[in-house]
Amino acid sequence: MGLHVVEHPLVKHKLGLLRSVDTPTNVFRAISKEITRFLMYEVTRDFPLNKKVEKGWAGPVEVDYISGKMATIVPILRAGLGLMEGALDMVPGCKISVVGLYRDEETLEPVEYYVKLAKDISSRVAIILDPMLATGGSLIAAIELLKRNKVKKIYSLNLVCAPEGVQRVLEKFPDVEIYTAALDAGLNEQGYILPGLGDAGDRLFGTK
Ligand SMILES: O=P(O)(O)OC[C@H]1O[C@H](OP(=O)(O)OP(=O)(O)O)[C@H](O)[C@@H]1O
Ligand SMILES: O=c1cc[nH]c(=O)[nH]1
Ligand SMILES: [Mg+2]
Repeated sequence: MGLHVVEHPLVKHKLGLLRSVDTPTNVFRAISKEITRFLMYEVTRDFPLNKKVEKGWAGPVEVDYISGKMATIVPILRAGLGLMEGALDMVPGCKISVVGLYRDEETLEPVEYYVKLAKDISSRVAIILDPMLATGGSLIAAIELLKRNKVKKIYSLNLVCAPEGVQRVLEKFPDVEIYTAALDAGLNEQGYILPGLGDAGDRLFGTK
C-alpha cells in the first residue's frame, strides 16, 4: 500500500492547531502526542491476532490476543522523541530503539550520531517515529539501518510528509508503510515542508 493518509476529522482538526504559528510549545507537544495516538491506531491495524481461552465470569470465553513479539518503536532524535509517549500509550509493551540523526543544514543530508537498537530487533517489526518527512533523507537512513539489522517489517509514522520525500522513500523501499496526518504541497528551497509545521524539533523542544 505504501502511503496511508489518515483522513479523520479529529486528526485534521488537531493538525490545524499544530499549523498555527501561535500554538505554544506545551500545546504543540500535547497535540503531537494526541495525533500520534490516532496514527498508531492505524499503523497497528495489521498486527496479527491469535485466539486463546480465558476464564470468564460465565465460564470459558474465547478472546483475541496480539501474537508474536511486540514491535519496537524507533524515535529519530531529536524531534521523534515528541511522538514517543503517544506511541507508547497505544503499545506500552514496545521496546524502544533510538536513532540519532540530524539533517545537515547546507547539504540536507542526514548525519548519524547515535544508535541504540533493541537487542532482538530482527524478530520484531519497527515503527519509526518522526514528525517530519521532508526530502526523505533521514527516513531512508533509518530504514537502511533497520534493514541492515534484519527488522521483519518497517512502518513510518510521520505527522506531515512532503510528496518529494514520500516518492523517494517508496521508490527505494516499496515494502515500507508510511502513515501520516497530511501529504503537504512540497518543499521550499531550504528543504522545509510547505505549508508544514516549521521546524518541528524546535517547536517541540522550545529551542527557537
Ligand atoms: O526528510 P529530511 O529532509 O531528512 O528531513 C526530516 C528530518 O529533519 C528533522 O530533523 P532535524 O534534522 O531538524 O533534527 P532535530 O530532530 O534534531 O531537530 C525532522 O525531524 C526529520 O528527522
Ligand atoms: O519542514 C521541515 C523539514 C525538516 N524538518 C522540520 O522540522 N521541518
Ligand atoms: Mg529540527
